[in-house]
Amino acid sequence: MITTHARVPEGWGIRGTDEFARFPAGERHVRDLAPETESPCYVVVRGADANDYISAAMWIDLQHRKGHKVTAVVPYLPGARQDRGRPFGAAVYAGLINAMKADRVAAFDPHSAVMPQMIDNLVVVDSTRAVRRAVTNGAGDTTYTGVISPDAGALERAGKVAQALHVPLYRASKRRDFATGALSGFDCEALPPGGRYLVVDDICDGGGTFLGLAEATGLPAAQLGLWVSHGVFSGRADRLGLAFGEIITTDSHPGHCREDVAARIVPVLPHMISEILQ
Ligand SMILES: O=P(O)(O)OC[C@H]1O[C@H](OP(=O)(O)OP(=O)(O)O)[C@H](O)[C@@H]1O
Repeated sequence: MITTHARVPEGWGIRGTDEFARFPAGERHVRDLAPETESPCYVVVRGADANDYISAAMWIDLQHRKGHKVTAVVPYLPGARQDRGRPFGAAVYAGLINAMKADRVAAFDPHSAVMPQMIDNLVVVDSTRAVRRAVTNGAGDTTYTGVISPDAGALERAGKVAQALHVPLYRASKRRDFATGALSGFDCEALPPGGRYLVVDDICDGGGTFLGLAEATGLPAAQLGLWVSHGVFSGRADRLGLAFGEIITTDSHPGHCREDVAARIVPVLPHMISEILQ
């Protein structure tokens, strides 16, 4: 999924996707439909379709030949979860992103610090301010009384959110089957009764992590909310509504469009650009 943007004083001029075309056999090409492009300009690539990165690389090449600088906004870094083991998927996807030759790459809340180290000219925008904006009123108050980190990988991110909301952080950890690596359950710190808790993580894919964690807390949906920066929403994600009274995500990944997941969508682009420009 690709869109292009040129900065305009009042906000965003979105040029649409007509520029991105295919030859009949599927080969990607880019039409030069925007000779008036301003600089700096932006190309936004969402998701993990390698062909989209090829199209974006062609669009960037076109802008470079016109003398413009381009920021590639890649809100969801594909491969970021493959940050260990063999094959080293994070390195492969980082190579794809670097091949676009953008003057700057902007990413939103990457899974870990591993993949960002391999991307050239990267600016990382974290999710703390976006979560805070999504769950507080104008006075900065929230109805959540605590933040839950589902696993060790989410601890730093969830800790920053808890600090920003002025509520305590509660830790959970995943139990995995040693032989298969499959998720077998959760150990969760005791939660004071009667509270409302926001689970904070980077990605919801099939939803197993969050369904398992909700079950481990023993809390009804009315007392649980879920923030995930990237709503990939595959598999059983439609069942999340049974476990969480509120699901909030961003439009960083095409999965956010899934209609059977009743998620509140926070637009990520304006948020990222305002932070990049600060
Ligand atoms: O919706 P799901 O399919 O359950 O996947 C979501 C989980 O997967 C990722 O973590 P991962 O299990 O890769 O753990 P890590 O922090 O150990 O890398 C992510 O940070 C979520 O916690």
